[in-house]
Amino acid sequence: MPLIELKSVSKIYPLGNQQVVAVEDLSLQIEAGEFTVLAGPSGSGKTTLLNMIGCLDRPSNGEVWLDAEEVGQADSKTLSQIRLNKIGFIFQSFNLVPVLTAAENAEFTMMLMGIGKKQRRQRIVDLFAQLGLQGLEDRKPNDLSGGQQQRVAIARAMAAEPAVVLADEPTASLDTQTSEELLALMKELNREQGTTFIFSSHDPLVISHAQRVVSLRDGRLESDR
Ligand SMILES: Nc1ncnc2c1ncn2[C@@H]1O[C@H](COP(=O)(O)OP(=O)(O)OP(=O)(O)O)[C@@H](O)[C@H]1O
Repeated sequence: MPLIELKSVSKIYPLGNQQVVAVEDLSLQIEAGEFTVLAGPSGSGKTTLLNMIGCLDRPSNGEVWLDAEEVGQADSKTLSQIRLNKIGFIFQSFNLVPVLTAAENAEFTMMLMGIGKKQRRQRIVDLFAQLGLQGLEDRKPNDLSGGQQQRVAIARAMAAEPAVVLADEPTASLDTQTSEELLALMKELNREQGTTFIFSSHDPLVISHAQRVVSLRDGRLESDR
């Protein structure tokens, strides 16, 4: 059974007295361990799709299966539990908490999950070493570069060993070299820890790193290779 399966999923947003079809009758399967990019022009439905996979939004029609559970019609409380326990998020604008240190930011999800301090610290030591963040544990986000902030965000997303990490345009705020380094790191984590990654991007650099490219156009699947 795939880790993620969308069955004939549509998402329709009301807009005034009209309706915007953001995703239309889309079916997709993603296996555990994949490194997949959702590509497509602006407005093609990438964010909408990621939000449904990430249990941030529900489909208007169809089914969303995550880890053998149908999550498309789950209530808000159930969805927030699934997000906490199964999904790591990486955002374009990093979204770190400015008053917390790098290590505290990275530990945040594990704290919410009730993982003990000793175990949290060990996980952060390991992840910071792997992400080249040693020595930056006590820095606040404002005292880190964009690339360093995004690496802290990767540590936060991966710390609790989620089933899948979702990243909406993760390199859009970074220069080419930093983006390249970050993608190489994520690929390494994907290889070594088996974490499933799904990105959205229209950046050819990001797309070139993907094992699988799912292209969307007007809310529909255009190609899958
Ligand atoms: N909350 C909303 N209300 C109304 N329409 C929306 C809403 N969110 C998205 N849309 C519309 O749905 C379509 C798909 O948007 P979406 O943000 O998923 O595309 P995208 O591929 O992620 O684009 P971008 O690369 O610009 O982020 C667009 O036409 C958008 O205007």
